Amino acid sequence: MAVVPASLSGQDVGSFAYLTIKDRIPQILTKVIDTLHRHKSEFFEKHGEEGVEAEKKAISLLSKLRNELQTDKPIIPLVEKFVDTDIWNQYLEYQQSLLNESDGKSRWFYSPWLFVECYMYRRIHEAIIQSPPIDYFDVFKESKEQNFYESQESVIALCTHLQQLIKTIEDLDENQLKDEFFKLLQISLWGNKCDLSLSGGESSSQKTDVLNSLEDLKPFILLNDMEHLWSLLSNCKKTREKVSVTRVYIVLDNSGFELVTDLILANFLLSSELATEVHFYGKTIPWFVSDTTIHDFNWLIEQVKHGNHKWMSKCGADWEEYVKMGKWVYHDHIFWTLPHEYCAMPQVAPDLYAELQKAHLILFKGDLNYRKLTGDRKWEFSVPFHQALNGFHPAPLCTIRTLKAEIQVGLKPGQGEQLMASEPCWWTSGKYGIFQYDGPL
Ligand SMILES: O=P(O)(O)OC[C@H]1O[C@](O)(CO)[C@@H](O)[C@@H]1O
Ligand SMILES: [Mn+2]
Repeated sequence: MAVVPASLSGQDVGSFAYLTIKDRIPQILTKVIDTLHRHKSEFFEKHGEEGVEAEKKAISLLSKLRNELQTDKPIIPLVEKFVDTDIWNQYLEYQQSLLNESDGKSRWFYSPWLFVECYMYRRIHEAIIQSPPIDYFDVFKESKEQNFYESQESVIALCTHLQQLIKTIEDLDENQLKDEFFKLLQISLWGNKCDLSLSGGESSSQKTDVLNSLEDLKPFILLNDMEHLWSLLSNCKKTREKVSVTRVYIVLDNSGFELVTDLILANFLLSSELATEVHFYGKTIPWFVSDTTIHDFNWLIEQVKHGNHKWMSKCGADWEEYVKMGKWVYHDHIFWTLPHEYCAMPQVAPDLYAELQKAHLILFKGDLNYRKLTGDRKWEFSVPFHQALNGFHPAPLCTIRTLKAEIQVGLKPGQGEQLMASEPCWWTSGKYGIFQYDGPL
């Protein structure tokens, strides 16, 4: 196996990983506990005393988790029986086997950041499923919904833009169609600024007019492989008679405003015939605060459909129709909420890898997907993306991500160092974005 660099970890005092484990994660846990408290009367109304007891149990499990984290206790196995419990516990053992110092126990600050951060969200889920009858409760639902409501104006602007565009789409020449494609790709990129995990669960909605900001934001796109996406999909369209279908897969990230931007893009892909099917991959359990589950996906389409605006509701109705007709297909798979880097997918989830191989193009949205694609490792800035993928090449793929973790590959020699000198937070603030492609050119 190729030599890969060490993982990012909370061991590096002062690093973004360290600060996330030390400050942001406990803050998120405190918010989760508070959310449960605030729903106490709702649990009582629904389930009587049993609901209140369940709320107390979940809170005590979560308080214990917060204490383990803050005192850097060993990472303990999961106890309840869920579909992925065994895989998680095997992974815990594997992480322990990598340790050669101390007492051989994985700890929060001494283990790979990707592993412990995923583990934290999995433990939140464990606390909830151990507390029936409130074991259905999504502790992040409220904030995801709030993010959507607060972005209303931008949602209306995007839906109106899309519907006007569709009206004249057949009159557009190649270059005009390409320009429109690029615009919607960029909107989907900047939609990724709105995740709720970076802001510690605080509101991070879209309030400015993103459509009119695209030109101003262009200098912040560090890597721009949009042309490759256009060549690939427009070629598929031209040769369609032979191939008959073009499948674009979108590995989703956040619900709320970001999901709207992804659905607008997916709608455009169908309307422009750049794709004939769009497949979406979401999370099976609440994840990294704002990530999309099937409930969020359905809820959002329903909200858009019932939106108080002509073009917004038209979008929602069309989206519902695409789902019914199978032009849009939503999938979930436990692999997306495991701690593994994506190069492990062929071994850990061969069925999913085989599915991804059917794509003509896979779009990976967001920062966490980038971390998993590159293994969340300390790669040099100029290492080629293909190399950092470490053998993960199911189909042509592109990552669409704003930078929120200390990892970036594929830069020009000296580019990363220069940014580092002028703007130390360049790779964690969400201010910069990338379209990074891997596949045949
Ligand atoms: O929603 P995204 O873009 O995957 O971002 C998730 C965020 O969570 C983090 O892991 C921090 O907690 C960062 O990597 C990133 O800011
Ligand atoms: Mn996310």
